[in-house]
Amino acid sequence: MFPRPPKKFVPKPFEYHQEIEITIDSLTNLGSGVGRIDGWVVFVPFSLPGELVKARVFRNDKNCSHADLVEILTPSPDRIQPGCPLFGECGGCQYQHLSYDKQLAWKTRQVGELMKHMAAVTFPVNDCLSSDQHWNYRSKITPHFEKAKDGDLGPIGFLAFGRRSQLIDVPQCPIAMDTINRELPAIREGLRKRAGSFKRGATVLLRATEDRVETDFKATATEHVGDLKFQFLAGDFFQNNPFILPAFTGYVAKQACAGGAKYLVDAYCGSGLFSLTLARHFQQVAGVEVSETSCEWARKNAAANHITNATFLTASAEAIFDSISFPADETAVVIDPPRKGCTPEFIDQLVKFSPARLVYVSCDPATQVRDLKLLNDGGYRLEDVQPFDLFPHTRHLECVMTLVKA
Ligand SMILES: C[S@@+](CC[C@H](N)C(=O)[O-])C[C@H]1O[C@@H](n2cnc3c(N)ncnc32)[C@H](O)[C@@H]1O
Repeated sequence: MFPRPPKKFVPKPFEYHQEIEITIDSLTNLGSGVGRIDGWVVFVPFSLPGELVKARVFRNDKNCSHADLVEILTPSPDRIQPGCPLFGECGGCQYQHLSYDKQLAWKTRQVGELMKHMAAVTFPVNDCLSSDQHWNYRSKITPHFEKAKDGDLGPIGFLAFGRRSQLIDVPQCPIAMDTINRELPAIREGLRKRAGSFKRGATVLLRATEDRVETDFKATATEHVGDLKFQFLAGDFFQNNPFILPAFTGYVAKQACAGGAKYLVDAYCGSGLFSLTLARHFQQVAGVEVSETSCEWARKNAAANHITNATFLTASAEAIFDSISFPADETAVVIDPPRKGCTPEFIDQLVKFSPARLVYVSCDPATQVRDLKLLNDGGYRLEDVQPFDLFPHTRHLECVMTLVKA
């Protein structure tokens, strides 16, 4: 007998809470295991490719079902003990049960599959490059809490796995830097003591800066990349894994310079990470960034690092090429937009300007591949695809695509 299903449950092809045995053959880009029964797709989070598992169905959609993992009948040889006691409950990390080498292999494969399925492009993807440090790498975490109930703040942590609003309590986070974990208990304790003073829930910032932790969104944070020093507002964007940044920026520099371009446009430049780490390879660099504070810091960072060939414009990247006087055939453009990718307007003006090379850096390969299609249509062809593991143990990856004018 199955329990009574929720009202909207569709009872086909499986009953509510029906237990099935299924062989997992792949991982989705959300990090869930996926298998098929008579061709019907079933998603089973926390299962791994190659495993035979028992799973309990809780939803049937139009062309797939979703099930909870009940038992691993045949484990994958790549399954390992997760490094965090909250694995499975916390929505933060999806791959802690998979050996690190295999995490990299799946990330590489996922980029290739996205290109094939979304853009009909078959192109060899270089092996995803690992982070020097796999644990304690994150320089920033932002736990949340809800408004106190009866003087009690409840969990201070991250979204629970599979939930849109429910939080779980996170006393320590093994992917956050040691400095952050050292300060976290006292910061949590301080919040609990002030529980009554919060009119609503909030997000807390813990940003490692040199050897301490900054919690004020408006304070200045510092990060070193190679021989350069970057400062920025603690609450503004900065790449969160400093251990991979020298290799990452070094690769972007190599790709941007490869065609002999003399000029660089850094679109979505933040506080100047690429502009300033690449400036020594170019005659002139122009960065554009919509955040006034980030752009202001990019200017100050150029001055503090004695870089005199970089200018920064506070503007939306959608209008950048009106103000660029570099010769297009000697210009490389680094593009590093937020997760949502570029707008069609940005790509239109980019294609019209017609720079020699594009180095497109993205933290969401799905929107990057969507944009790749438009860039292909605009006359650019892929030259290199290089994923970087900026976020070990999570489903997230950073991908750099180099394109040249065909
Ligand atoms: C992924 S971050 C990259 C920042 C920088 N390249 C780095 O690595 O530190 C994206 C940046 O784009 C900026 N941004 C978002 N929308 C923008 C737009 N329409 N025009 C220009 N910048 C934008 C954000 O403020 C953020 O700093």
